[in-house]
Amino acid sequence: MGILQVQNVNKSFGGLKALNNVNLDIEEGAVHAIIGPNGAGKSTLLNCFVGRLRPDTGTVKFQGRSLLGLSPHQINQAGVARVFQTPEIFTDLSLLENVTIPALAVRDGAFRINAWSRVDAQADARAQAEAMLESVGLADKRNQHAGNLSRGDKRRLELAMCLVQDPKLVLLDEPTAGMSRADTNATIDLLARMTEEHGVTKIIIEHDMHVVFSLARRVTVMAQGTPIVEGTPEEIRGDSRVQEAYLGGAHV
Ligand SMILES: Nc1ncnc2c1ncn2[C@@H]1O[C@H](COP(=O)(O)OP(=O)(O)OP(=O)(O)O)[C@@H](O)[C@H]1O
Repeated sequence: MGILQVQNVNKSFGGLKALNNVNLDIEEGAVHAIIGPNGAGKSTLLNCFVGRLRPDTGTVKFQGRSLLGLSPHQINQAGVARVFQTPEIFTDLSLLENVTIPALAVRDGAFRINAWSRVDAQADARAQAEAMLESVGLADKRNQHAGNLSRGDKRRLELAMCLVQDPKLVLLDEPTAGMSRADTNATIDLLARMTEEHGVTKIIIEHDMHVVFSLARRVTVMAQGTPIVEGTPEEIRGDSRVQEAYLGGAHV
């Protein structure tokens, strides 16, 4: 049984069927990419995993427990963390403060800014945050304001904020969107290292095939709200249905 099981999920927006009978089983420890042309339903599916959207029908189970009806916070608390397309960081705070807050909040049972009042009293959360900043290569910038970071570094910071919560499943929504090639490659290296060191299950939504083929061991291709092919990167690379889905778009 996979760590995340999606069965017969449907979601419509008015007359538009954004998800059409989606079935998916994510193996524990996997790095699983979900790819597909624009509008295929990838973000909608991810939003159903984190409680931002509720499927019209079907089930989403994490470690055998239904996520439907849980709030985004409860899902986060259960061990599912999401790294957003646009980093969600506290721009006025230092990097160390940014990572200390989720380290504290995950134990307090709430991701709340008022956790901040206890920061000084929580030396171990700070130590955890220091170690995580070291791990993502930002230790030397720990006292800088997060708002001044480059895009690539903001991403690293958000990853650190995510991983310090010790999640069991990380959802990465286009982790390299808008990055330079150098930053993209640095992020690939970082994610690959995170997989080795933390072994946490990852689902990556990504348009950049270089990123997909560098990281994912398993790929699901979606088109028009439905997974059309699933396999190893090598298997999907040569699949004619995938080429067809991308007709006029990216080449796989
Ligand atoms: N809140 C919404 N209201 C109405 N339609 C929506 C909403 N969210 C998504 N859609 C539509 O649902 C379909 C699937 O969108 P979704 O964003 O999930 O695709 P995607 O595969 O993530 O695309 P992209 O790669 O461009 O981000 C699209 O046709 C989109 O316009």
